[in-house]
Amino acid sequence: MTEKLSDTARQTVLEPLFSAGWEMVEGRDAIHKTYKFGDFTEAFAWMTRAAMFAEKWNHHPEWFNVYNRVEVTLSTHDVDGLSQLDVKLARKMDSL
Ligand SMILES: C[C@H](O)[C@H](O)[C@H]1CNC2=NC(N)=NC(=O)C2=N1
Repeated sequence: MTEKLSDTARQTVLEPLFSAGWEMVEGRDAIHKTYKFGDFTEAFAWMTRAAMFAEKWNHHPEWFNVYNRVEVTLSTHDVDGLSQLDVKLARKMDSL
């Protein structure tokens, strides 16, 4: 499952994520999104839920939190780029 996303896969799976606020990171095969919550408690509760899936799937986000804001970057370090695991985690994060 962990292989770099093909060009054709990118065309189908990335577009919905871009529509949902994800964007490519400049100079890197990775995606980024900023989440805003009501306050720190909400932000951290969301991070806790996301962390459970990250751990279950052994696929971990690069993220940064200040108060109600969470900056998330997803990439698959093992393949040095985007894989289906990043898509899966991005979709899950959006649904939590
Ligand atoms: C050893 C361990 O299974 C690997 O380092 C896992 C852990 N979490 C990971 N997370 C991410 N985002 N990319 C990886 O390649 C990755 N690999």
